[in-house]
Amino acid sequence: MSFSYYEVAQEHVWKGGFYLALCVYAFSCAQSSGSFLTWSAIVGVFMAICFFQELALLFQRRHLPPGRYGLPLIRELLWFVIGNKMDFFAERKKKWGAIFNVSIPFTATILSEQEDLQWLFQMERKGFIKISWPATVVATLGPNAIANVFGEQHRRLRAFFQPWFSPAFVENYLGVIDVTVQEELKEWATLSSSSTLSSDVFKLFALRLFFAASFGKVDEQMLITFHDDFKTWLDGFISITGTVRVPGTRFDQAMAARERILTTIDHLIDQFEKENPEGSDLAENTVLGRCVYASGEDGLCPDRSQLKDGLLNIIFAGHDTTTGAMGSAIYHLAHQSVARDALLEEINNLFSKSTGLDMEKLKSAPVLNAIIWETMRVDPPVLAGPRRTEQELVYKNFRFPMNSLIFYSISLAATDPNAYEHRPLEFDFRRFLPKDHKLYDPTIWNHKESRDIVDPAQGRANYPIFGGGSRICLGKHFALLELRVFLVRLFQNYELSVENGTKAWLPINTWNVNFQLLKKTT
Ligand code: HEM
Repeated sequence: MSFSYYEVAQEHVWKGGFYLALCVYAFSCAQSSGSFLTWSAIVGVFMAICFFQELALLFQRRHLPPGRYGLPLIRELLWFVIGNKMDFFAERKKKWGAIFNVSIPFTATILSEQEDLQWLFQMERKGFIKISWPATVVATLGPNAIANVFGEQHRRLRAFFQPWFSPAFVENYLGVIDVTVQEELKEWATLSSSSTLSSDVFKLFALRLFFAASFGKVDEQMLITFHDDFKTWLDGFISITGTVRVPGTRFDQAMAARERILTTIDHLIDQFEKENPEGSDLAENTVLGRCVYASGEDGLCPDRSQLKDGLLNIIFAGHDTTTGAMGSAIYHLAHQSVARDALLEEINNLFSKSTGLDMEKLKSAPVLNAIIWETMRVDPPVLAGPRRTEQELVYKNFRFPMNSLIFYSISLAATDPNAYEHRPLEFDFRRFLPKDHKLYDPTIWNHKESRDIVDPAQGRANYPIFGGGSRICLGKHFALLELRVFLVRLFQNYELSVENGTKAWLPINTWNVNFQLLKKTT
C-alpha cells in the first residue's frame, strides 16, 4: 500500500465513520420521535448514502491517482472558488505528487510534469485519449471546428490549415502586421494623452491583427460588430442551461451570435473572392486567400461550412491567448527594469525606426525572445488542456478508467522545479538567454546541459506553452510574430507607463493592466 493510498484511505475512513455516526444518531432521533417521516430520518438516509459512497471510494480509489474528495455534493469546489486557483493546484501537487486528482465538483486527474505530458501526447496520437471540451464549448465552436474533430478528420483539417501558419509562410504577414501595429500604437498614444487605457484594448487589437493578416485589410465597422458578437459568443461557453437553447440565456445568445458571425465570415469570403482572383497578390499572401484557393491533401478542400468553422476556431484560439500574452508582457516589462533596459538596448541596436522589420532578426533577437518565452512561462495564456480516456489506461501504477477526465497542466509543467531549478515561479528573462549573451547567468541552470534541454523554440513538453503532440498550437508562429512586432514597435517609439496590474486566472491567464503611451521625441 503506497503512502498516497494510505492518505486517501484515511480521508474515507474518517469521513465514513463520521457519516455513519450521524446516520445512527439521526435514526435514533427519528425512532424516539416515533415517526420515520421526519427531518432526522431524511438526514439519516442522506448520511447513509454518504457513508456507502465513502466505503465504495475506499476500495475504488486503491489504484486511482491520489487526492482529496472533499464535502458531499460540492466536493472541493469551495476551496477552489475562494482560494487562488494556481495555489489550489500547486498545493495539491506538493501534497500528492506529480499526478493527482481534484474534485471541483467533477473529478479530474491533473498531470503536471514533462514526462507525464509526453505520455499523454503519445496516448492521444494513438487515439487512446481524446480532447474533451464541455458540451457548451463543442456546440458554440461548431461541428467542424479543428478542436472538435478527431482522428483522420482532425489530421486532414490541420494539414489543410497548417501551411498558412508555418514558420516560412507567416513571413508574408510581417508587412501588414507591422503597419497595423504601428497604426494601433499611434492611436493608443493619442488616446493616452487624455486617459489611461485598459488592456481590454488588446482584444480588439488581436482581432484587427488577425483580420489584417487574413484579408489584407480591415473593415472597421465590420470589425466592431464582429468584436461585439464575438464577446457574446464567448460568454456562451459557460451557461447554466447547458446546451439547451432557452430564449434569452447566455447560451441562446451565444448561438445567435455564432450564426451572425458565420454569416459575416461567409460574406467576407464572397467579397474576397470577387475582389481577389486566384494568383493575385492578396490571394497568394493572406490566410484567407490561401484557404479559399488552395487545395488540401489529394486535392480535397474543406467545404464552406468546414472553412467557416475552421476560421472561427482559429480566431477564437488566437484571440484571448495573444491578448493575454501582450498584457502579461507589458506588466512584467513595467516591473523588471533590467529586462526593459536590455530590451531597449537590443531594439536600438537591431531595428531601425524608419524601415520595415527583418524576420530573421526578430526571430533571433536574444533579449526580445527571452522576454517573450519567460512571460508565457510564468503566465501561460492557456493554463491546461482537457482530455478524456477512450479506454482504460494504466500509467505509473495508476489506473485511468475509461472516460476519465484528465487535464495536462501547462502552468505546473512550466514552473516545475525539476526543469526550472532557479526560482521557478519568478520572472527572470535571463533564463532563456543564449549562453554567449553578456547577461547570461550560468548559475540559473544547475547543470550545464539544462539550458539546452529546456529550449522553448523546440516546443518540448518542458515548455508546453503551446501544448504538444497532435494538437500543438496551430498558430504558434503567427502568435510569436505578433508579439515580437508589438514589443519592438512599442519600445522603439514610446515610453510605456503601467499604472497597475491585476491578475486574471480564468478563463484566460493574464495581467490586466492600465497603461499610457507617450511618443518618444528622439
Ligand atoms: C500566445 C498565444 C497562444 C498560445 C499561448 C496558444 C496556446 C495553445 C495551446 C496550449 C493549444 C493546445 C490546446 C490543447 O492541447 O487542448 C493551442 C491550440 C490551438 N491554437 Fe493556439 N495559442 C496561441 C495563439 C494562437 C493563434 C494566434 C492561433 C491562430 C492564428 C492559434 C490557433 C490554435 C488552434 C487552431 C489550436 C487547436 C489545434 C488542434 O486542436 O489541433 N493559437 N494553442
